[in-house]
Amino acid sequence: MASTISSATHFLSSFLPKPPNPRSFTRQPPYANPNFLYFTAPKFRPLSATLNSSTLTQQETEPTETNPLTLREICQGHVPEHVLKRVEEVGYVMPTEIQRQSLPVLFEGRDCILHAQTGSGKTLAYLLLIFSAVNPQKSAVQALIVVPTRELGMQVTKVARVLAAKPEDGGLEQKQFTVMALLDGGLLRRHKSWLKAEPPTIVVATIASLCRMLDNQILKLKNVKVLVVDEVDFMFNSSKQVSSVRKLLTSYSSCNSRQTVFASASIPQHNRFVHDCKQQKWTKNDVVHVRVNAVEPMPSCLQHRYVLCSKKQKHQTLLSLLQSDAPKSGIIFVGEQSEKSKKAGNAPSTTLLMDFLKTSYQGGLEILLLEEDMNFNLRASSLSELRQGGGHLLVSTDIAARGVDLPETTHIYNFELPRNAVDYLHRAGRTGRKPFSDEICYVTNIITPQEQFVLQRYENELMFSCEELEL
Ligand SMILES: Nc1ncnc2c1ncn2[C@@H]1O[C@H](COP(=O)(O)OP(=O)(O)OP(=O)(O)O)[C@@H](O)[C@H]1O
Repeated sequence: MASTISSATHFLSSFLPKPPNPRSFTRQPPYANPNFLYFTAPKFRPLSATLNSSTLTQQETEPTETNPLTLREICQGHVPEHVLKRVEEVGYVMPTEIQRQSLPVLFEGRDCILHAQTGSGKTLAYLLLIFSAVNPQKSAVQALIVVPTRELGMQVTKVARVLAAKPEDGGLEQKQFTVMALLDGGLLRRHKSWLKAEPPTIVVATIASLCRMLDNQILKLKNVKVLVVDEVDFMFNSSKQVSSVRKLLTSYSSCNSRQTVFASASIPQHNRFVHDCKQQKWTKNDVVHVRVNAVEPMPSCLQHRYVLCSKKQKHQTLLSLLQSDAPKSGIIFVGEQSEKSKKAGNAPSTTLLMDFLKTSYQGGLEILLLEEDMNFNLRASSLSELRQGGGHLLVSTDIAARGVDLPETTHIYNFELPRNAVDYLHRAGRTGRKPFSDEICYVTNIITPQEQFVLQRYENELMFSCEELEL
């Protein structure tokens, strides 16, 4: 690979976080170390830096004019006709920027890191690659998509099945792509018999359920051609999941026998991550970091605001906001209950907030709850109600912050601030999820004066500005 670094980029790249000197690694490279704090956004960002070097290929450009090629034209010859018909029936005609930039590279068979804003269509990008690479006539698991939560897994499975379904004009004679959801809380017994009888083409899995099937030799990866890890930074930062993810990438299968795709809207210290991908053999050495909108980590259609109040006034402040905003549909985020609060026998913020809204909120939206402590069936019914369309107010912890796609959401309320800037980015990204739409969507933070400096830190790290809202 020609190593050409333009002088301007060379100057700017001196502000980028440097990939660490491999010799400086302790036992574990930083990225794989869940305790390693590395979201330290550089002070300067390259206006548009394209680094081509023998060790790093990074496409980092600002979005250009929408390429006149349609999705069909980009995918022609790669994706089966019946899937292309379904893509158009669903309404996907023009590619989003990440799809436009990544699909040609993905169809070449290159390992890719899809790094683009929330709501930018990364899911469709990797699903189109999968449909181009697997053979439904072959009775074997050929593609694996790993996700961090059951909710995201159900969503990706649904999109895959919609695209794999028979087109409305029929004409699908050959065997169809089959998609299995292997998710926490599922009945693995049923999956076991399915895998034995008629292995699905595509498996969408949470890492714990997947590893159980792999450890028991019920699922084998020898025919897997494409391995996708969605919300990849979250998986590597989760102390519960990182070792299983590393084992999946290096022991259960090898980067040389598959095409590896990572996706996320946030890849902190991305140069270090790309370096670790190669050094740790999570991907091949010629992995391509396809990055769109490097300068704007969040969609420009988001309008960020904050309201100052005391802790005691937060409920009433939220109620006033709901009355004045009259959101079409909204998500109210609260923090997870701390162990200390649980031990003290306190009710979690979600319960207190649900009780308050049920007695005080007079608007027309139905109020739903989503949090880890709920059983899987209750979680699933909350999400399926949300997907019925119409307006809702969802009270949720960060379980709904990663990847969940509810395009009707117009307002996000941080009743309690997220723990860090990455979580802020993903919570905010639950709105503004209609590509090509210019509808303004709102992210409102209800904070005490003592929390103002935290919000300012997030503004600096994510380069956005937050206007004070006087109620
Ligand atoms: N080419 C397209 N044209 C129109 N809409 C699209 C297109 N591709 C995806 N979408 C829609 O955009 C929305 C966001 O897509 P998706 O959930 O894949 O985003 P994402 O990049 O994975 O977001 P996140 O980072 O939050 O997971 C979805 O509602 C999807 O249906």
